[in-house]
Amino acid sequence: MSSSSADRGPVASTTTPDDVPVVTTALVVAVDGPSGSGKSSVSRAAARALGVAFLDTGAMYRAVTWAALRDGVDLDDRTAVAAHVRATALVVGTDPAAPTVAVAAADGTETDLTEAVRTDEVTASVSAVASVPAVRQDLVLRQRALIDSACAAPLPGRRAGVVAEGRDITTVVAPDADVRILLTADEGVRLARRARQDLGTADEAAVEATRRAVVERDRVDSRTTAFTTAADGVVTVDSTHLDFDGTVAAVLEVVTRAAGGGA
Ligand SMILES: Nc1ncnc2c1ncn2[C@@H]1O[C@H](COP(=O)(O)OP(=O)(O)OP(=O)(O)O)[C@@H](O)[C@H]1O
Ligand SMILES: Nc1ccn([C@H]2C[C@H](O)[C@@H](COP(=O)(O)O)O2)c(=O)n1
Repeated sequence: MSSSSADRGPVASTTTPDDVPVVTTALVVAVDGPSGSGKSSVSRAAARALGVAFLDTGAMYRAVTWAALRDGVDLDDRTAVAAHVRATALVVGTDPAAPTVAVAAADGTETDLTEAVRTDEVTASVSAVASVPAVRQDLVLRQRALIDSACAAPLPGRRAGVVAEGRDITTVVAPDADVRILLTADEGVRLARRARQDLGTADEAAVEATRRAVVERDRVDSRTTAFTTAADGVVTVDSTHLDFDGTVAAVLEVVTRAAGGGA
């Protein structure tokens, strides 16, 4: 793959009074983890703190799923799904202040899906699409291109680099990333966080209603991607007993250590 740390040269860092690492060359941080572990929100906050791009790869799987549902593709027909995904043009915005995902029509018209990809309908179908090997090959290539682009041509006012998160970033998309993190949290904690986010409460009924969206989806997704145990060289950050800010700080600390050559 082209987005290796060797291609981008060494990463140097110093530490600010806020303990936010200052990166002086391109930095790729890969984050994986199960549903509700905080990958998206924590990675996004870390990207903002580092001044680099943010890539939500789950949003890409969700967007191609949205398009397949819109066009009535039979999700049991893996050949049809792969062909449809191949023909779907995605436009991914990697500014951590406002990450976006859209599909573009042949005439260039874009349909913004940033909110639409979060619906229950898409969530219920995305694992079927993400389990198709040809779909994965396709999206992995697009994700690597986005990572390369964030390193080569950073957004105005930003540093070269990206925090990319998903299920196979540390192992498949960017195994040569400068920093590789598995973000975990106990199942009960993840369920409660997701229930609070989706239903506004973490009482027993809300947690139970959330179980399928979190536990069942992970069970299906783990047939195609390995995101529950850290691969060699991947640092585990367990947020079970950390609040949000504490988890972001823990991730930034791993970046500081790795960028200093100690991870
Ligand atoms: N350490 C933490 N303490 C408390 N809340 C947290 C923590 N980390 C994340 N959260 C909250 O948990 C919820 C789920 O986080 P997030 O959506 O980032 O998870 P995710 O791993 O990306 O999930 P999915 O893969 O299902 O999209 C959010 O409301 C987020 O603000
Ligand atoms: N690198 C990735 C990212 C995501 N997926 C799949 C698995 C999830 O069910 C789905 C949506 O991800 P989320 O937005 O919940 O993080 O996409 C994957 O297979 N590989």
